[in-house]
Amino acid sequence: MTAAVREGEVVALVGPNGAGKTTLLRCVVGLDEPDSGEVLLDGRPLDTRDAAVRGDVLALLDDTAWFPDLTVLEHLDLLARADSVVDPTTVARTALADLGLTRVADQVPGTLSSGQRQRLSLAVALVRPWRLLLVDEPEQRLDADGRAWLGEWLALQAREGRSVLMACHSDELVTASGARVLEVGAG
Ligand SMILES: Nc1ncnc2c1ncn2[C@@H]1O[C@H](COP(=O)(O)OP(=O)(O)OP(=O)(O)O)[C@@H](O)[C@H]1O
Repeated sequence: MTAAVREGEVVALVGPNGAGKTTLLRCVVGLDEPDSGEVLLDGRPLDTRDAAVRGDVLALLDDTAWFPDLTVLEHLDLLARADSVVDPTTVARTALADLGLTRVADQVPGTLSSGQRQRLSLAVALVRPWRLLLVDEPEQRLDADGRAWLGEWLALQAREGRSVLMACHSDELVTASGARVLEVGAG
């Protein structure tokens, strides 16, 4: 099987539990080793040891690990600074506002609800530059407002020419984001 994610599209990996969606995403960024095949970015093997590749590809796959004593705002500010984003604090505050997290900006992640922690994970994609986003079931633990925001935001990323590859169990999100569906079989 050959699959491509083109510029300006959201691709949804869809299939039953255990079909291999997460494994496929992990193989793309080298967290797992495929038995066969290769992953190319712009025609070259994707290797996250290359700083340019790390600047292009953002993977939100595992539950993000947070520093226990840095606040929500400090985390996003730190990540923006690490990527030399101009005016990192404003970018971080804007991301928090977009994700409805302003109220908890000065809390540490351990005190957030699980849905708020999921929103914080997604906020990382608003403060770091990327061309290809890999994300595993981004809809999980989000409430209806969060899911609506996510669909619109993903569609906007595609319109702006960025690419997203996500595992997804939500037909609603597939439709809202305008994702192209790639079926991953259970066999
Ligand atoms: N480290 C591992 N060792 C052995 N088996 C594994 C390992 N990681 C994944 N698997 C198996 O590979 C299969 C694919 O798992 P994967 O998590 O990729 O599925 P998925 O499509 O993302 O499922 P879900 O919809 O439940 O998230 C499963 O049967 C899983 O148990």
